[in-house]
Amino acid sequence: MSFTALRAARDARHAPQRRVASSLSAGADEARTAERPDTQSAARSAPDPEDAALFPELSDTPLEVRQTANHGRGLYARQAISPGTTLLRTTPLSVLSTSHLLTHCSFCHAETKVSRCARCKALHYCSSKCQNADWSDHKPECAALTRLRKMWAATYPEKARRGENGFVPHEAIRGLGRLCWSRQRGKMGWAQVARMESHAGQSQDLGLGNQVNHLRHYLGAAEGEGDLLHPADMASFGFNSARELLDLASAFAVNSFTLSTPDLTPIGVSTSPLVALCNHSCWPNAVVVFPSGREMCVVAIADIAAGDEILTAYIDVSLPLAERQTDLHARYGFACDCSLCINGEDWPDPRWSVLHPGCGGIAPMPDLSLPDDAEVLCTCGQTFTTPIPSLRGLIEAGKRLLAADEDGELDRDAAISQLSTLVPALSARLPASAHPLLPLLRLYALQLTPPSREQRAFVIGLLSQAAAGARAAHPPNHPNVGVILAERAKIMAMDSGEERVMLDSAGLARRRGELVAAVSALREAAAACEVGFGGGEVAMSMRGLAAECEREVDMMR
Ligand SMILES: C[S@@+](CC[C@H](N)C(=O)[O-])C[C@H]1O[C@@H](n2cnc3c(N)ncnc32)[C@H](O)[C@@H]1O
Repeated sequence: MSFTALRAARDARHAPQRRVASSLSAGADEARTAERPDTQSAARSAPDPEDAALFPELSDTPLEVRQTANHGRGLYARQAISPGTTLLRTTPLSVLSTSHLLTHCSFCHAETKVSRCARCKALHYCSSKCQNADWSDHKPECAALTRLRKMWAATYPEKARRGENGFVPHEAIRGLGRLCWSRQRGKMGWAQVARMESHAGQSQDLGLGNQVNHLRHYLGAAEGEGDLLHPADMASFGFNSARELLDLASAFAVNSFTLSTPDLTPIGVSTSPLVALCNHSCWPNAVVVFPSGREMCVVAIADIAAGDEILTAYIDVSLPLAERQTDLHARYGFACDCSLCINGEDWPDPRWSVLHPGCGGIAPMPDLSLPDDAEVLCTCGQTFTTPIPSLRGLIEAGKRLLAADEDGELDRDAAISQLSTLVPALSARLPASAHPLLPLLRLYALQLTPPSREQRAFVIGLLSQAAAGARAAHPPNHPNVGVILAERAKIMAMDSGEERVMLDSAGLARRRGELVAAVSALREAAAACEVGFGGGEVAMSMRGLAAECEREVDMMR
């Protein structure tokens, strides 16, 4: 799980120890040394019959649950598995983030023309078929949202008239609400949910306490209450105390995933007790993706031997060590000891290193808190000077821009103007794989998309640089690389807007050359996505576009 972007959950601060949620049970990169992703196969124990009974769906897969040496339960391969194999498929409980509720169908998650639910005016659907399919899950939620909307509209009549949705609770609260209502209806396999790991009680966590109060308010609204859900009513959900809700909120944060589109755009949050059995590595052998919409899949991205543990990444693995550790500790309460993390920061980690302009090699990032320039040692054996204060300023400015983008606060024109100086300046100092240059390259390209004829080559160049950087910062076959290759290939295939009949023979030859290059880029992207996603929509659309471009080339003969 990249497990990204649950702001409320990310804000939650957990202590480093773990415990199992007993109270819920009431109810190659070139520079890298490791050759294969982490496996931890030596640590496994025998399969647990109780867990096997809890997850009967595993019997149709090459996987089984075992206790790990020190990471709780984990999923293990029962046979050898090759990259691109889909190990698990499941339809999880998913909710869209509030900013995507107006643009995406709340059932199939497609970004398309949608109509709002006439009652709550919060959720939108692309068809009555999707709305009907979602109704049993939406019904209690609809009652809660309708009540919250009316209360909100009484205070903010102007905003309500403008159709704003400020009354809609955060996606984590809506996800928890759906879990509770589904338990109330006896629909959910609660035994699986009850076994999900919780970290509640390990620290004075105000974030979790606030979440529980929001949840009680939300559940209460569906019952027609204007205030917190009364303790007596909590029993109808199977909860005997607010503490049990706290455990559930923690378990949801620890065991949820970023819901993403088939091209990895984050759009919400999902939870699946089955997929959540996977433990974490920053150098994973599998990924969690949504290749075709609602279905969540775990896909192998490496050769996995029988007996190996299936490890996915809970965070963005292209982040430098310190940021990965901070994210993992804040959200999941553990210090990662995977092969990438134990390498430390001394080796020239492509995610956090400086570029040697002399030879194109890299050196470990110097301490950016130093007041003056520093000498660093390149992989080529030479030392060179890095201008610390100016590099620090550039990196900080880049991170601020990325944070503004994540918060949806980016002004496109201002961003393009800033990126036009920041990206070249950082490119002169950092390899494309380094943070924050890698995400900035992509951000810059996306801000310029669709590019004008004049910008086309420049944007293709940015994405080529980003693809090379992403390859160095991710394990082989990672879908992030496939998605960047797909973005680049689509621009290469884009119609130049020129009328073919108007082109002279040199123009025709140039257009033909562009299309031939596009076909090979589309094929490369399709192959990368077929492995990284185990198939899916992006791979299919790349194949389709490649066929179209080939037909156009044929017509130009
Ligand atoms: C989604 S659960 C994974 C399944 C969990 N092991 C179980 O028994 O249910 C996430 C939790 O597992 C533990 N965990 C996962 N990967 C780990 C790792 N690499 N190192 C230490 N703990 C890990 C942490 O406690 C984390 O909060």
